[in-house]
Amino acid sequence: MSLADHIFIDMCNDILTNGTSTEGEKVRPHWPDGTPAYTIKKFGVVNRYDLSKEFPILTLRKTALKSATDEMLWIWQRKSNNIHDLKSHVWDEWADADGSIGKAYGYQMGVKHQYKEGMMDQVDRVIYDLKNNPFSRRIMTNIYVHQDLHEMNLYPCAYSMTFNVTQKKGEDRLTLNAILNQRSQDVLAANNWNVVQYAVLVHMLAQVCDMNVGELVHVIADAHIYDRHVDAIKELISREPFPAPKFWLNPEIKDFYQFTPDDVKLEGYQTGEQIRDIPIAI
Ligand SMILES: Nc1nc(=O)c2c([nH]1)NC[C@@H]1CN(c3ccc(C(=O)N[C@@H](CCC(=O)O)C(=O)O)cc3)CN21
Ligand SMILES: O=c1ccn([C@H]2C[C@H](O)[C@@H](COP(=O)(O)O)O2)c(=O)[nH]1
Repeated sequence: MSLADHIFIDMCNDILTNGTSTEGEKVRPHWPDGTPAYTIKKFGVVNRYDLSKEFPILTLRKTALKSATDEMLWIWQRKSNNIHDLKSHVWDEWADADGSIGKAYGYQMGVKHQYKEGMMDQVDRVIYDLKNNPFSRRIMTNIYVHQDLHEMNLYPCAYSMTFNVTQKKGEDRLTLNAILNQRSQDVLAANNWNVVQYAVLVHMLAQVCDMNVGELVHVIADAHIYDRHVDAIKELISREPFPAPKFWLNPEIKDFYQFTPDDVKLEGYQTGEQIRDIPIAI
């Protein structure tokens, strides 16, 4: 079984067994019919994925690698906040009449800041430091910008990446690790979607900075299973997982801004049946 399946099954069992229910609490999200969307939640879940061993994609059901990569590139590379620049429709409910999700995600990544070396946005700052100052402990992004929260249609969930480079004994190349900080996680709809996105990002940054991939540590403050997802989760984690597929990233690309979703592929991706029409809490 793949390591990602193992971690996912353990996390779901932990939430279902040891989590607390939000039923009766004053909750913001609701189902499209207006009913409050309650959850079973666990505070402070930490999952570690060793990207040098396996690509952390679920085999229990298919995760849409190309759509997930496209959304990550929408934020980190195209730095857009408009759904017209995104191939999937996962953000449609949060966009205004012009397609904007407000000053969230890609908008924040595109904001230039003054540094000693000049004006840069957060993505270029990360790439600059990984290339020029890889052992710095200050390589991180943060898109949870309080002054702009009132202009975001949904507050950022996966809001910060901290990059950390290690020099392993006997290896010429440096190793790139990262921590993804997430304040809120819809386990069925988006846990593996988010893990895959940031695993792809670490692979891409490592390649353009001539490094090996190391660990991705996913820190989740509120890991929850929505009430209408509980049965689907129970069925999903009772399935028999498959071995992890092999991840391929186009080795020709050496500039982060040249990657497209066609530059990522999986070999031997065997999965369980897809769960169709997962309801999404709004
Ligand atoms: N309640 C909630 N859960 C979320 O996961 C979520 C939000 N809201 N709000 C904004 C974004 C949108 N995200 C989403 C929404 C839907 C899917 C989803 O339905 N994924 C499909 C595949 C979609 C495709 O193939 O393009 C899936 O089967 O997982 C994924 C991420 C994550 N976010
Ligand atoms: O990348 C994402 C974006 C959103 N989510 C989920 C997490 C929550 O279920 C909702 C957001 O609701 P809040 O009340 O703002 O926490 O969206 C996700 O898992 N991953």
